[in-house]
Amino acid sequence: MARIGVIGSEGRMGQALMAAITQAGHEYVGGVDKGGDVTALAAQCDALVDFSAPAALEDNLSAARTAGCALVIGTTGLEPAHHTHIDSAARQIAVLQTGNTSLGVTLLAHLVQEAAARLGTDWDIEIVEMHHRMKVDAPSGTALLLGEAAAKGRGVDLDHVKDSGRDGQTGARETGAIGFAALRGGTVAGDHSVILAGDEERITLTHNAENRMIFARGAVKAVEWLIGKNAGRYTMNDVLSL
Ligand SMILES: NC(=O)C1=CN([C@@H]2O[C@H](COP(=O)(O)OP(=O)(O)OC[C@H]3O[C@@H](n4cnc5c(N)ncnc54)[C@H](OP(=O)(O)O)[C@@H]3O)[C@@H](O)[C@H]2O)C=CC1
Ligand SMILES: O=C(O)C1=N[C@H](C(=O)O)C[C@H](O)C1
Repeated sequence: MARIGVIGSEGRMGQALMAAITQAGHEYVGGVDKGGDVTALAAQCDALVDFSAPAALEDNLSAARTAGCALVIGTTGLEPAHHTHIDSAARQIAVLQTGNTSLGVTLLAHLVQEAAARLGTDWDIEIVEMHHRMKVDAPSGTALLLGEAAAKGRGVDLDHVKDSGRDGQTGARETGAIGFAALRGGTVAGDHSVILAGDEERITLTHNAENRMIFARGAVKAVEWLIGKNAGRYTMNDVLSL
């Protein structure tokens, strides 16, 4: 049984996590939200799980470091500076960061990498996602994760080929671009499709999240895997041995 604390505990994911932690037989130590004392929470935990906001990340890393506890980061909308902070903390503690904790998306990313590696740049790659009306970041962390997987399969840097938010006189599509489109509405928990569009044929790889408990259960699996690991930065691929 692990002692687990949740950052962003009053939020949609925080509530799902509370249920998933207790269902899996672990101790839900407590939670913090904006203005809460994450250092005091970390001191009582084996692991913290962060589904809050990018602005909270530095404090969360610092609290986990001070307490020497493991940290799973599911918060999306992270900028390059956040990743630098994660890399730095991962020299002292075990940190797992991912845009999607579901096992299905983790496997999907693997399939996308494989497809992108085998099909040339005459197959255009487009990533379409839809989320609930309250989501604040775009493209989603998952769309970016899938884009990274496609770019890795092609042996290129996503930053060099990313084409996000087309509007107006865009000109023709660049060969090798990886395109993103984000839809928002209703209560959609998270739909992602990676479309590989060739000449006169198309492959679509899709994941539909029917309920955010899939992310919560995946995050608990990540915690179970992470506790006791050496300091370092890990992903869901490590959890699934992919
Ligand atoms: N990796 C994954 O698998 C998944 C990732 N996510 C990501 O998780 C994050 C949260 O999503 P969701 O639960 O839907 O969002 P919500 O807005 O429902 O919840 C966010 C929670 O975080 C709290 N919060 C905001 N700022 C801080 C802060 N500085 N310190 C501590 N807590 C803070 C909020 O508190 P308050 O209301 O007081 O501001 C709120 O309780 C998003 O980035 C989302 O994209 C979501 C699902 C799956
Ligand atoms: O905000 C959400 O809800 C979700 N966020 C993650 C993302 O940005 O990809 C994961 C999931 O799709 C739900």
